[in-house]
Parts: sequence; structure tokens; C-alpha cells
Amino acid sequence: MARVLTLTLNPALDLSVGLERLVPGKVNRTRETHLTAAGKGVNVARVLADLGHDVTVSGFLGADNDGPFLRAFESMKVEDAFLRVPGETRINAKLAEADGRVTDINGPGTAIDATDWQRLLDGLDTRIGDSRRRPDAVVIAGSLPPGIAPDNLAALTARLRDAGLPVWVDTSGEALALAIDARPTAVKPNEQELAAWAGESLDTGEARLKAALRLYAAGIEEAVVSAGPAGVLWVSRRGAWQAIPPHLAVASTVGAGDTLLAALLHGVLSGHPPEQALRLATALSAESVRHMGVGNAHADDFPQLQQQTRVRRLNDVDAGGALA
Ligand SMILES: Nc1ncnc2c1ncn2[C@@H]1O[C@H](COP(=O)(O)OP(=O)(O)OP(=O)(O)O)[C@@H](O)[C@H]1O
Ligand SMILES: O=P(O)(O)OC[C@@]1(O)O[C@H](CO)[C@@H](O)[C@@H]1O
Repeated sequence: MARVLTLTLNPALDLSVGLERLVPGKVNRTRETHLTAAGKGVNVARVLADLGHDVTVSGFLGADNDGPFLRAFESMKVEDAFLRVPGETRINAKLAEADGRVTDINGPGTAIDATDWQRLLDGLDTRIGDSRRRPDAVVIAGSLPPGIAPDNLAALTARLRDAGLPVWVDTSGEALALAIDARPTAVKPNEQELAAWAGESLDTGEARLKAALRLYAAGIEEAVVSAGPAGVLWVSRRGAWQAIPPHLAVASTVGAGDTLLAALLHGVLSGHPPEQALRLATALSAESVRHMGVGNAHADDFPQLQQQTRVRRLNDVDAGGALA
């Protein structure tokens, strides 16, 4: 069991709405609705805690509507180290149609000022310096709230790396680009996020692999690229792998990427062989799309989903960063 700290600088209450078909501009009747404490780092924490790790969640939570988070953290059995800031945490709507299409409507989040940011950094320094609380790995996941600039994220990444901690980052846009320059241990862009960084479209497996190799060559030890149903590429010092998930009927893809990142980190921290780690992570992310929320490793058919996940080592790729 490892000790993991997840940082969600811009958490959200996810209002997940299941409906037959979304008709904009009309009254739509829902099939189900859920309000869930979420945001990428919280979703990652949910999976890691479920897989048996000792997890602390932190970041910034609006003080006025933190009730669902408190209840969630209690049931997840994670330590709540979120700083409370004035106002409300954003509510993000996830409109999931019967054909698997999801429309995300994400708010900007609560503004964070320099004093709050410094409180977070000071708290992290104290935690890192305390051997009883020092994490084995830190995950920073999700967008940045107003007031936090991409170079703040880069500085945070560098600070944690300088303290000797593995840092896994999942974000997008300029924040991702600057975080990469600060050399986190791992990043997990999806196809669009990686394309924005690479400056070209990545609609073929070969283009994605080349971009993943570029990430690795840029100093990212664990370069993980997700591509929805097309699966995962993972380039690391141990080699390069591709995983293809089983074909499943999609209910909601929200949280699939978070599930993948969490489960792969679980495999790495547990010292599992890469192929086994990637198989479990890919299968669990696939499991997550069958329903709303993150993947459930206790699903009855999870062993079969793992068997149906195809993992292959890319032998013609050398980990030095070039296609042979
Ligand atoms: N339709 C699908 N069928 C099977 N597996 C899927 C499907 N969509 C996603 N997955 C699995 O989930 C992983 C992550 O999905 P994706 O690439 O969409 O991440 P993402 O865009 O970061 O997700 P999100 O931000 O919504 O959590 C994929 O690599 C794949 O293993
Ligand atoms: O706006 P961000 O921070 O990029 O993404 C936030 C979010 O869409 O990511 C999670 C799914 O990955 C959701 O729980 C949450 O609403």
C-alpha cells in the first residue's frame, strides 16, 4: 500500500444527467441524475483508495457547498486536506445520451488568490518534510482555477520534483505544456490534449506513438497517452506498450481518463510488471465507461475484461525515443 496525495486545484460537483437524447432548446426529460463530488484529482483518489492505497486529497474547495465532498471523503476513507476558500465549488454538468455521447459543461471554478496559493504551498512543504505524512507520489489533475496561472502549476511541479517526489500530471492546454517543461514523472494527455502540445493532429496510431516518444524524449519518464476506444500508449524506460480495451457499450466516458491514470499509478507503485499494470489500468478504464463514475475493480466480470484487453509490447520502438 502506498501513500498518495492527489491535488485537485479546481474540483467540481458533477451533475451527471442521463437522458435518451439531448435536444438543445427544448425541455428534456432525464432518465437519471447524480450529484457527485468530483474533479479529476478526486476521481483519481476514489480509484486509488478503492485499490487499497492510503490517499490524501487536497486543493481548494468552496466553503459554502463542501457537504457532498465531506460525505464522499468519509465514504472513500481518504484524508481531507483541501483548503477551504470563500464561495462555492463549481457545478459541472455531464449530459450523457443513450448512444454514449457526452456533453460536458464545465465552469471556470472559484477564484484563488495569492494568499490561498501560498497556504497550499506551505501546507505541502510541511507535509513533505514530515516522514509520517510524506507521500510516495503526488497526482496533480484537472484544470486551473481563475487566479492560478500555468507557470504556478509548473513551479509547483518543479518544487515537488525537487523534493524528490514522483509527480503525475493530468491537465491540458498551456498548463500541460508548461508542466511538461517542469519535467513531471508522468503525464497522461488524451489525443486532443497531446495534439495541442505536439502542434499537429494525431488521428493515427503512428502519429500518437511518435508524439508519445517525443514526450518521453522531453524527459517524461512515464508518457501515457489515452485515445478513447483506441486504447493506451505507454512509453517508459522499461519499454513501450500499447493496450486496446474490449469493445463495450458506452454509458458515460466521464472519469475514464482519471481511472486509467489512477490504476496505472497503482501498478507502478505496487511494482507490477508493466504489461500487468497496463492491462489492469486499461481494463478498469474500459469498465468505467459502462456506467457513470470511475471504474469498479470489484465488478463480477472484471477478470474477463482484463483477459479481453489486448496488451502488446512495441518491440520496434526503442525507449531512447526513436521509432526503429
Ligand atoms: N468507448 C470506450 N470503450 C472502451 N474503453 C474506453 C472507451 N473510451 C475510453 N476508454 C478507456 O478509457 C481510457 C481513457 O479514455 P479517454 O482517452 O477518453 O480519456 P480522457 O479524455 O482523459 O477521459 P476523461 O477526461 O473523460 O476522464 C482509454 O484509453 C480507454 O482505455
Ligand atoms: O474542467 P477540468 O478540471 O478540466 O475537468 C473537470 C472534470 O470534467 O474532469 C472530471 C472527469 O475527468 C470531472 O469529474 C470534472 O467535472
